[in-house]
Amino acid sequence: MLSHLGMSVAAAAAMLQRAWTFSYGIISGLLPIHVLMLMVVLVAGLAMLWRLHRPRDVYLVDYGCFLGDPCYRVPFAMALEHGRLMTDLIDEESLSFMVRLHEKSAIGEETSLPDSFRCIPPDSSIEASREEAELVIFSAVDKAFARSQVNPEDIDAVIVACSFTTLTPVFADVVVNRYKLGADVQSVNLSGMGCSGALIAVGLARNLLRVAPPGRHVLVIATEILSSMLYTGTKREMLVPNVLFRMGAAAMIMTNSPERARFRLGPIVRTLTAARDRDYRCAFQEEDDEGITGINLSKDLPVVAANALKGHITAFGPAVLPVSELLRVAFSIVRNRLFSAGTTKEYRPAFGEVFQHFCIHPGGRRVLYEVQRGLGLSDRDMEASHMTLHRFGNMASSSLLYELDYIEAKRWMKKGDRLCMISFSPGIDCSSVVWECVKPTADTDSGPWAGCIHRYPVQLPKIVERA
Ligand SMILES: CC(C)(COP(=O)(O)OP(=O)(O)OC[C@H]1O[C@@H](n2cnc3c(N)ncnc32)[C@H](O)[C@@H]1OP(=O)(O)O)[C@@H](O)C(=O)NCCC(=O)NCCSC(=O)CC(=O)O
Repeated sequence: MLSHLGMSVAAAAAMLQRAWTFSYGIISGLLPIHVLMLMVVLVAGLAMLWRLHRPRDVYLVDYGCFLGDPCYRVPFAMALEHGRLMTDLIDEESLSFMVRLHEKSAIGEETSLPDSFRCIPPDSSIEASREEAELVIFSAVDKAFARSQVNPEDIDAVIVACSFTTLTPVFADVVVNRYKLGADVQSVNLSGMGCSGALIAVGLARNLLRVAPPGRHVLVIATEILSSMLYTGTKREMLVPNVLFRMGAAAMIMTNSPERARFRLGPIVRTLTAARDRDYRCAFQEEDDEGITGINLSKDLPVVAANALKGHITAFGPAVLPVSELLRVAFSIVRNRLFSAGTTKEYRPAFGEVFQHFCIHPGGRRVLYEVQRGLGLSDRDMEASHMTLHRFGNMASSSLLYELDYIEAKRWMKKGDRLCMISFSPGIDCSSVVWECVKPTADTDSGPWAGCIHRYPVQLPKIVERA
């Protein structure tokens, strides 16, 4: 038995030695030029494999925003008169509370509301919601197609983010029907995702495009349909959305081919603090004591959102900050914990130096105020957010694209600039998306700011620190 094994080992060793002598003979016979050619072929093959298997870059070709005709405007005096005519629906105390809120909100005189709000009583029917959705969505999508020069037949997937109103067929299918998209189009409707809906949809589009063959397009639409959202009860926290939310929609065309693209998509980071009860309940859809449905926006939402943002930054920072800045943060944390028992202020990363532009969700003035403090941003960094809130109101997740258009209408966006979008929604969900400008726009005449950018920025009263 042992002798058999010994023979097998000896035979294998002999074969290996012969194979080695043979390959050594070939290798040693190669000229340097052959070795070089072999290496070139090897490297080219590896590069091709890497290109085939790496996730594709994703781009924004262009975007479009709904702009309400003057007939949709709600100047303050008109809203007040309208409220007074509905005494059986809105009592005097609630009305005067909303007037006080409006005065503090820094929302201007040109924001838009749907026609259904002009009826007495307001029309909250399905038909009214569908009419509003078709008005704002089709207008935004038409503009996105016109600006991007992409045709409806080029669209491979449609994603619609609309939080509080969902109809059947869903809005994504309404878009497929309107633009007669092919039967193989993928349609997705995101509801209940709040004001982060647009950025969550961008993340979903990225995931689809990364693995799709080149030249694919995803149409992303963000809106909030208000017709059925008017709260007619008396609970203060639930009256706040009546004052802040306005009509709007934005559409983006994303692709995985760089031709014609205007922005390259960078890191996307999403964090959710719904496990904390205070965060989970601070924006809550519910019925009041009389059974009237609305969204309860807790008074401490701005502070809760700012705290959630702190945690978010811990996840977002490493994805976007340079190593030098990360080292500074790490050093400050260690110094604080080890040497000063948490008494000194931790170093706040200089986000204003990493990004040239910011679009922060304009949830309300106080939300913006807390975010500015938390991130240490300048007034100029916050300008697009404040001015969007003033000119258009809180249009849920579509607001971010109005802010981008503000930056572009001001001609601030330059090739290579980095833009950071941050939004919040009930949960609390914090989402951040980074874009790098590939090609600044040549067209500043077709966006929502075209007719009024010369009047902005406007002066806003300072926000008073709460006790
Ligand atoms: C509403 C505001 C513009 C008001 O401005 P100020 O805070 O400067 O004014 P202020 O403190 O004097 O408040 C004015 C009056 O309103 C009352 N008040 C303020 N906020 C309240 C609230 N949430 N619930 C009940 N009352 C409230 C104050 O007590 C005061 O009452 P009195 O006059 O009796 O003393 C601001 O507070 C704000 O921006 N809040 C954040 C709004 C918010 O939650 N946005 C997120 C939307 S949800 C979103 O965007 C994301 C999503 O849906 O996904």
